[in-house]
Amino acid sequence: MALVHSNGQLDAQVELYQNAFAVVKAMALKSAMDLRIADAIDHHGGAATLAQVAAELTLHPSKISYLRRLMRTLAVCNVFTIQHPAVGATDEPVYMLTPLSRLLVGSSNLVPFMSMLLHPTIVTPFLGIGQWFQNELPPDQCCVFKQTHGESFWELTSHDTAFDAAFNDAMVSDSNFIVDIVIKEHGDVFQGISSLVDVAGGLGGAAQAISKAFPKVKCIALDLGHVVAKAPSGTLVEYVVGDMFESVPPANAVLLKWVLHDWGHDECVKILKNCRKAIPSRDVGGKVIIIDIVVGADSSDEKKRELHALFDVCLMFLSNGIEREEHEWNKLFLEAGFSSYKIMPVLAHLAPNAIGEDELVYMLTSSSRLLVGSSNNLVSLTSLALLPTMVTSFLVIGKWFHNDLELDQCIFKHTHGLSLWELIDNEATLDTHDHFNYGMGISSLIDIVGGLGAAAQAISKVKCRVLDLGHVIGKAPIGTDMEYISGDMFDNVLPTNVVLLDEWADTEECKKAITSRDIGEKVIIIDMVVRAEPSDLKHKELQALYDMYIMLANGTERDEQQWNKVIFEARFSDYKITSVLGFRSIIKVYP
Ligand SMILES: C[S@@+](CC[C@H](N)C(=O)[O-])C[C@H]1O[C@@H](n2cnc3c(N)ncnc32)[C@H](O)[C@@H]1O
Repeated sequence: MALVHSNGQLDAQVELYQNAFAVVKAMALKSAMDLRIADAIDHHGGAATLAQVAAELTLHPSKISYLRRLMRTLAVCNVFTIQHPAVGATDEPVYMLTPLSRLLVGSSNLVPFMSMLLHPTIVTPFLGIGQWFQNELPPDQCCVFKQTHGESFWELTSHDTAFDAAFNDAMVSDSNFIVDIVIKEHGDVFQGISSLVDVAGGLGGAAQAISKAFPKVKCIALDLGHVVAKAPSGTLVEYVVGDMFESVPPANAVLLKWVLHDWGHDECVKILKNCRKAIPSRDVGGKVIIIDIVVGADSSDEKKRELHALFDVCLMFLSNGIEREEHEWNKLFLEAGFSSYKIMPVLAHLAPNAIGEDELVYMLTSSSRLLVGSSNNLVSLTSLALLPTMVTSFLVIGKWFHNDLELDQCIFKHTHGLSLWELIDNEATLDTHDHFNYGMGISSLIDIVGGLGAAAQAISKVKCRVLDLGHVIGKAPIGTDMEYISGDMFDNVLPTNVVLLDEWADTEECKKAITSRDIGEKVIIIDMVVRAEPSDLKHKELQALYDMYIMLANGTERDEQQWNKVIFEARFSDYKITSVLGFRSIIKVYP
């Protein structure tokens, strides 16, 4: 019974970590785009060895082993696939493009759009969400983006030329991709139109694609002055400076692609009213074409459901925008004076969902249950993965790969000028310090509920000493049976029967602390043993993501071969691995 309970908890913990490490997944993708790994593989005909990728990327040779680890993470996340050589063959593994990474190569690739989603200006506001929720919403309904940057998204794009260029290019890449599909699958929507105005059309990516496919349609792109000033010349599209809240130039049809989701209800009604004034009646072909998300559409597709929710929350934090369900769209259209509408399932299928918010009941899942309770909850440990100090390090990985490792050591030091341990030791960074130490302490939950109840009881009867650096021991709780010793594991580990090594630790000095297997002396390591092909995909993903995370501080997750090397080099005689802790294992090491 106890085992069933703990297995459930360990599975829930894997799921919890997977959610926290979604940020690592996103940052691995960002690194692949910054380094242009997909292009490097594409140049080799869609399949390349690590050496070929590295040569193509002109990485510093000291970073090659890190590239291998990044590639493993990307393969687990389905960005690339790895083709391993046949057993016994001496060939190198080959990395290949997947349907996903094929979208990152070629002339109309999605790199500008994906890079915008992971741009530091977009990512950093997410780190302040908790604080934003606690404060009163200011009268100007300032969103998290404005709280972080001191100005709204559109205010920032109006003067930050580099960010504005990145944003406009991102929108063009999305338009090239999706409007092409709209034209192929629903081209009839543009039939019979003689003129079209792409309202808030940016650099006119959509208008250009439409005018190419339908040369008889006169296409106009309307946007703010600073955007139109950068519009390309020599196209069939006419660019017009204007404000959609004031007026929209007359045309047969109006296109609103990914515009209305940026605005609240009243603003959308205003924009739609101006669009309505710009078009003729329905009898002569007047219409507004909206390309946007309908939340709840195809709710049986879990991936789309998740993506709709993520887009909505992203807009909420970035621009006070909203992704709408069909009934919300309906309300907008009626208030703006339109007579009817039709939804075409290009990006999502229609599935009306009219449940009011107050009827929904939110419940804990097995993984969120690990975040509640006064003791032994995993909040600190999970927060550790998402600490701003960690996330900001990920934002510079692309650049780090090109430098000499000797010069800036690990990614963390490259970003913060201090190693993780030096930063934790720094009194000024209490947040990191507390999360780290409290989070590490709480990992003992696993020992207690992990089917090892008897062992945990035994531990409480055993004389236990804790060795750590002075600044950590300085914060140790008082009134426990534990003896806390300040020391450096690289200098000396005190003689004892059993040494318990949790994550982040090393084995060197431990051998000296214990001497004889006959009297039960051993080192117990609680850590990850990376398995080449774990049967469970979730474990496989988590192992790779954890390895990438720990790479920030120059750590590494080891497979059994690497553990074997460390253990025998420290002159232990034997070891035994027991995989009982979800994604982690117990390794008993004997003198
Ligand atoms: C999310 S982008 C969409 C661009 C384009 N429709 C697309 O999908 O590629 C929103 C656009 O709205 C424009 N915009 C913001 N406020 C505007 C206004 N008051 N009048 C006209 N355009 C505006 C921005 O400059 C930006 O180009």
